[in-house]
Amino acid sequence: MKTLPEQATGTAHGKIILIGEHAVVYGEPAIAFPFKATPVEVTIRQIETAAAISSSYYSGPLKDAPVSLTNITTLLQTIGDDLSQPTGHLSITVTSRIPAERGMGSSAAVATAFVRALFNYFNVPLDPDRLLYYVDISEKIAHGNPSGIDARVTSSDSPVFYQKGSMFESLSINLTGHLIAADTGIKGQTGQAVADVAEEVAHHPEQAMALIRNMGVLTLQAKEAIAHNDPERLGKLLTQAHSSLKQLSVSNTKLDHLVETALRSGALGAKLTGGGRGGCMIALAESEKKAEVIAEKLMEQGAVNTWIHALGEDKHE
Ligand SMILES: C[C@@](O)(CCO)CC(=O)[O-]
Repeated sequence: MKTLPEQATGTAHGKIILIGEHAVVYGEPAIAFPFKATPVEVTIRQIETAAAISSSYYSGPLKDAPVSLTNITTLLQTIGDDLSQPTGHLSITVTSRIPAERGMGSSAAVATAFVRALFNYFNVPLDPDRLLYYVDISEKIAHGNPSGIDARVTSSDSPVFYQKGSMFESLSINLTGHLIAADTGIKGQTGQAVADVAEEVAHHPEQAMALIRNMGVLTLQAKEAIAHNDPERLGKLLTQAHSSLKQLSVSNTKLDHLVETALRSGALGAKLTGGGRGGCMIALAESEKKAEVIAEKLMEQGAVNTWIHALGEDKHE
C-alpha cells in the first residue's frame, strides 16, 4: 500500500474571455486567456475527523456544505471511487484570488486546482484530458451547459482559440495595448444567462442564431486583428460583440454603463466578459497610461475593482 503524503496542493488561475462568450456554447469560436493575476490554490490533508472544507464560501464539515459546493463534493466522491481511494478524512483548503461569480472562471479554476491537488495527493498521474473530464463534471453542476472554455483556459498557460468539440489552438497574443478588467461588484449569473440564451434560441431561432453566428464572425476577425497587431480594429470588434451580447439579453445596466464609461474615456473598445448579468467587463486601451486613466474612471463610475493586463504578455510558451 502506498503511503499518502501529509499534504498536497494543486493550482489554477482565472480567465478572461476576450470575445465569443455565449456564442461558444453554440459551436462558434471564442478567444480567452489565462488571467494569472487571479490564482487559486487547493491544499489537501489527512485529518482525524470527517472530511471538511475551508473556503471563502463556507468552512466546516463537507457533509453540511451548501449547494454551491455540490460540484466539489461530487468531484471528491467521483474521483475517490475512480481511484479506489478513501476520501472520508480529507481536509480541503481553497485559497482564491478570483472574485467568485464574476465571469472570471472561478468555478472552473477551483475545480481544476482541486482535481490537481487530489491526484497529487494520491500520487496518480493526471493528463490534460482526464483533468478536463473531471472539471467538465463540476462545470455541468455549476453552470448546466458549459462549452468547456473555462475548464480549458483556467488550466492553460497560453491564450486559446477555442471551438466546442472541434478545436483548441494555443494563441500568441502579442498585441500593443493594455486590457482593463473591471468588476461590477454584482454577482454574475452564468448558469441563468446561458439558460436564457437557450430560451431566446428556442423562441426566436432566426434572430438569436443570427446574433450568435455574427459573434463567431467577430471572433474570427478578432483573431486576424491580433495576428496583425491591430488594436484599433480589435477594439471596434469588442464593442460590436458587446452590442450582440446586449441584444441576447446577457448584459445589464451596470455593465452597459461601465462599457459606455470606458468608451467615453478613450478606450479602443469595451464589452462584458464571461457569463454577464453582472460580473466583469473589459476595455482595451492603447497604452498602460491610458489604461490607468480608464481604470480610474471606471472606479469613479461604480466598478469595485480593476486589473490592468499587458496583452503583449500573452505568449504561447
Ligand atoms: C457564457 C459562457 O460562454 C462563458 C462563461 O465564462 C459559458 C460557457 O462557455 O460555458
